Parts: sequence; structure tokens; C-alpha cells
Amino acid sequence: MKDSSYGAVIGGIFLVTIQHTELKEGIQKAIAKAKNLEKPVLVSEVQKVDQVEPLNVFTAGHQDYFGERFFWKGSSDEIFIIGIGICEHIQSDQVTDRFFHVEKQWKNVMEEAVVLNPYGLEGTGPTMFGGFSFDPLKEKTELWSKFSDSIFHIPRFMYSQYDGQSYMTTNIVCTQHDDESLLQKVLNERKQLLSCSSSLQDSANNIISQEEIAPQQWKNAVGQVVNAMKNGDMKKVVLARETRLSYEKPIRIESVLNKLIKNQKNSFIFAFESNGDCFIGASPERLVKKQGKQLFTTCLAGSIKRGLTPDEDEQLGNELLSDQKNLIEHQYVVDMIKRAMEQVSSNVELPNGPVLLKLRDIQHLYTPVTAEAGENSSLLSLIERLHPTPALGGVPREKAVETIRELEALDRGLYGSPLGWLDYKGNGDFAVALRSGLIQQNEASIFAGCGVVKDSDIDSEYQETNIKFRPMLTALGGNKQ
Ligand SMILES: C=C(O[C@H]1C=CC=C(C(=O)O)[C@@H]1O)C(=O)O
Ligand SMILES: [Mg+2]
Repeated sequence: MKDSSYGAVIGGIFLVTIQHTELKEGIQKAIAKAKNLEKPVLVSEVQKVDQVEPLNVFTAGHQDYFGERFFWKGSSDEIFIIGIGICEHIQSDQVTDRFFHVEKQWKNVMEEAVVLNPYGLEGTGPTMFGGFSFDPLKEKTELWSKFSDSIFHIPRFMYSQYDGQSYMTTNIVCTQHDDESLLQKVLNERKQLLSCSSSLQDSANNIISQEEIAPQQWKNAVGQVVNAMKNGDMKKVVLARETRLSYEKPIRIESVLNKLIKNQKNSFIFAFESNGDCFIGASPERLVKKQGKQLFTTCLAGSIKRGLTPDEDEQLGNELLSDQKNLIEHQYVVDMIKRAMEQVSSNVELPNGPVLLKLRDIQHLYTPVTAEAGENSSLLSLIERLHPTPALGGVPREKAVETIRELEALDRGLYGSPLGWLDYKGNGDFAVALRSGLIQQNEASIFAGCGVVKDSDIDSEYQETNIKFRPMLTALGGNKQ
């Protein structure tokens, strides 16, 4: 067969002329390997492509891959990763050692993989994305039935935009029973995807109801925790709650993403689809990023609203910077992260005190941390060590997580969890999945929590969660308090 090439468009933009000589050879090699080893072998091919609007790629996947897509934007727009379709699932409901199990499965796939990646940039080639639920021991509800406790996907197609360059990765699992016809099948799928429309009609979708779930019960829980702190050794517990919205028609994930991208600067924007449901959000908080040996993590805790005028905003910021309750709430996070990083990495560096991180709806106390990874520190092992930080769990960690498990009415699922991506070179980035919600056709559940310490005032904490609902409420067109 003579090699051919073709051009393709996404939303009227000429995307790329893709040749597939190497892919053909890669598939042949992988099939031979699969026969030899009697197990499936992954082929991953990377092509440089013209830059397109990342959201257009996600939208182009709507028709054939709805429920199997991933969207990721780095917090400073440095990287976009869009996954379309699922080539391989890496998941487990294992409670103990779940990070280790995911790492083992990932290594198992990568061990024999045939990688055709002349660029070798992070976030290109074999990459998995997904996350770990907040607490695998929490009693399950229907809400998160479409997601397992540890859930990662290797996409069929992946568009990555990094450092002003764009790449298209194609992943194929070859088995011992496959033959060369697999190439044509994949090329057809790719051609079909690239020719799909990237604009969807966005017609009005009215809200039928918006309900805060058990606000009084949540306030009681905050009161109970504050009392327990006055008499015991518990120092901080983060308590979260849910608001549920329902709509006339299915919610357009593309349109929610579009609004999050436009409104929520300095945030990780993500959407992770599984079995038709979508976990989506705009989190300002990084759990940990690994780039070569360099590690980046952040302490984010302590909050105040934005001002209506620049003067008021500055005044509120200064108030936050000197507020003892918020400084203590923040310091618990700094102490824990510093200690955890010092155990497994070197050159741990952080400023002496927090600065302000101003987002559209809220301002936070923020301390960035950098370090150099130790020999055996994989990204997943770092996530295991850090999750949950006291920005979502509390101090002491075990006791706080138990308290959340007992007192919180909410099934957190992936809210507050490590969510992100990991490539075959060990690079990756995970956010703490806050300011987020779960979209299930016509319904959305959104989540917000706050750090309760012994000086917490129940009504102020309640107001703080209302502010934290705003990013998702704005994107969903809901009513804000
Ligand atoms: C738990 C949330 O925020 C955390 C992150 C930043 C500030 C927080 C706070 O001030 O309470 C929380 O610890 C949330 O947004 O749902
Ligand atoms: Mg707070």
C-alpha cells in the first residue's frame, strides 16, 4: 500500500497534513511484539500540528466521543491538553495502596510501549489523565457511580499545546489478534474527528431549580467541630457542602468550559468525562507538578471576598494578610507541605510569609513551594504523600479525614481530590480539584468547603462557601448569594 497523507480541518481551521509512514511501522512492530509477549502493546505516535483553539478540539469530540473526553488548561495558560476517546482505562477500587496500584498498571502499559515521539516534550506521547477520589473509605452514594476511586484514561487522540507549539498524539493498543487493517481503522477515526464541527449551537437552557443541600446540617457540623477543637487536639477540619441545580435540557459542557476559561484566570480549568458524567471546574490550587526533577506545589488557604472598588479590594486584601484566624488556617497547610516535601526532596524553598492570590470572586493567602525531587520520588508517590493537605483535609490529618467522613453529608467523590495528568517521562501536573461540580445531563452538583479552626464563626464560614460556589454558579448561569 502506498503511503498517503491528508489535510484536515477543525472548525474551519486547517489543522495539519498528517503522514502515517511511521505509524504504520509502529503498528507492525507492536503487533509483532504483542504476538511474542502474548499481551497488548501500546503504540503512541506524535505529530506536530498547526495551532487551533483548544476548546474547538474538545467540541469536535462531542459527536463521537461524548462521555470520553478530557480538557486541561494549566493555571498560567502554559499548557493545554485535550484528550478525545479512551484507548486504555487505568482504574481500581482498591482502597489501600491505590497510588501504588495505579503506578504499577501505568508502568505495565509503558514497559513495552512503542513510542514515536521525535519532540519528547512534556504532555505529548503516552499520557494518562484522571484522579483519585477524596476519600475511598467514605460511604458511596449514587452521585459518583460513574467514577471509580482511582480513575485514569489514556486517550485515543490527544491535542497538546505547550510553549506555543501544538502536537497531536494518537494512541493505539495492538493485540496479538490484530493485523495491518488496524492502521486504516485508526486513520479513518482520526480523519472523522478532525472533520467534525467545532461549533455547537448554544440555545437557552433554563434553570428549573437550585437548592442548597442541608445548609443547617452543615452549619451544625461546623459548630460541632469548633466545640471539639476547644476541648481536644484537633486543629483544623475542612467541611464542604453541595448545591444542586437542575435544568430544562442537558447542560452543554462546552459552554460551561468556555465560561470558566473566560472568567477564571490563574486557574487550572478541567473537565473529565466518565461514562457520560462530567467532573468540571476551575481550581486555583496546585497539588504538585513535576517537570524533570523540579517540583512545584502550593499552599492555598485563608480567604476573603473581593472588593467592589480597587480601594476596598486592597483594604480587604490587607485585612486578610493580617488576620490571625486566616493566617493560622494557612500556616497549617504550609507546615504540613514543607514537612512532607523535606522528607522526599531537597532544596525545598518557600517565602517567609504568604502573598495574596486574587481571583475573580475571591482572594486567598498563597505560598508557593519549589523543591528538587529525590531519586525515587515519582509524581504519584508525591501525590500520595501530600493528599489531602490541610487545605482540604485538616490537622491532624487522620483525625480530620475521619471527622469529615462522619460529619459531612456530602459524598465528595473527586471534589477536593488530586486531578491531573502524567506523561510517560514522569512529568505531570495535578490540581486540588476545587471550585468544581459534577454535571449529569440536566443536573449539576457543585461543591464548596472551608477550613474550620477553633476561632471560626459559623456564619462567616457559611458566607465563605457561598463565595466559593460563585465560579461554578457563574459558569452555570445560577443565582449567586
Ligand atoms: C475547600 C475549598 O477551598 C480551600 C482552598 C482555599 C481556601 C480555603 C479556605 O480559606 O477555607 C480552603 O481551604 C473550596 O474552595 O471548596
Ligand atoms: Mg477559609
